[in-house]
Amino acid sequence: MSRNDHLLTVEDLQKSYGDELVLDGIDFTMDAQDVQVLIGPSGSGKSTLLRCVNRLTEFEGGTISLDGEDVMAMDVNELRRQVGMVFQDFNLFAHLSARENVALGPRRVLGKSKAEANDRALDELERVGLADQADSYPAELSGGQKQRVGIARALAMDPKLMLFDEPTSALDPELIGEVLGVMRELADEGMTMLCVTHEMGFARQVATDIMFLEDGRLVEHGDPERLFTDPRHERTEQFLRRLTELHGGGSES
Ligand SMILES: Nc1ncnc2c1ncn2[C@@H]1O[C@H](COP(=O)(O)OP(=O)(O)OP(=O)(O)O)[C@@H](O)[C@H]1O
Repeated sequence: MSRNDHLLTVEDLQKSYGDELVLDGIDFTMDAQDVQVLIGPSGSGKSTLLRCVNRLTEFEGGTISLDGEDVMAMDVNELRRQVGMVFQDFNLFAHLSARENVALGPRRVLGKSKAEANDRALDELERVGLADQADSYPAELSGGQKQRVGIARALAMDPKLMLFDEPTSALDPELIGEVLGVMRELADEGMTMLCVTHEMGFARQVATDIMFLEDGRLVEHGDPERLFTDPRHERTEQFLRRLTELHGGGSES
């Protein structure tokens, strides 16, 4: 298969911070509608890998292509329009309402009129079940609601690919399910998603593929059932066992 057949192609990706090599020869592809879950110990390079895809972090070796186009050759704003990102700590503007937060991208980046951007924001807030909170400010929302606004904001740009960087790690346990529920709906709708998460129930039920990263290397990847029941590497098995003990291995919502 040529790289043009895949929505995302990562080839021999290398990234260092100073002398420290944090991504070492990462290769993988994603097709449209794939839900790829990235797991690995703290410091293994998961966030860095995500951030290379939309060039929040620059990398020095290898190539990343989106829909056959080298991301280094793309206008960075266009790249970030096509690749939505959801952050652990929401990154909402505190002085803007939920609707204004979501409308900002359509208005500023897509050049929509105020009314069009507003309508778009309301549609996306409805999609994440928050139409009734459109005029609330972040301080008036729960963590789960804030994260759903973060998801609506990314969706409002009509992305080809969504990156989720530990989207539930900052949430109280009782709020995690509502965010995972929205992510699951997006997956059901066919959204292509690359997710860093420790939620193994979500990974097991929703992922099409799980990648295990350790020390900047892709140790193994496979479909969830195979990886959970028959990991090829002892390190993967140990990691999954520990994670399942900590976060549970069953249903998350
Ligand atoms: N801006 C930075 N400057 C220098 N080193 C960094 C920077 N960001 C990350 N690192 C280092 O790169 C390595 C990979 O970090 P990264 O955050 O990608 O790992 P991670 O797997 O996402 O970890 P966690 O699960 O704790 O978020 C770590 O050793 C980290 O200390």
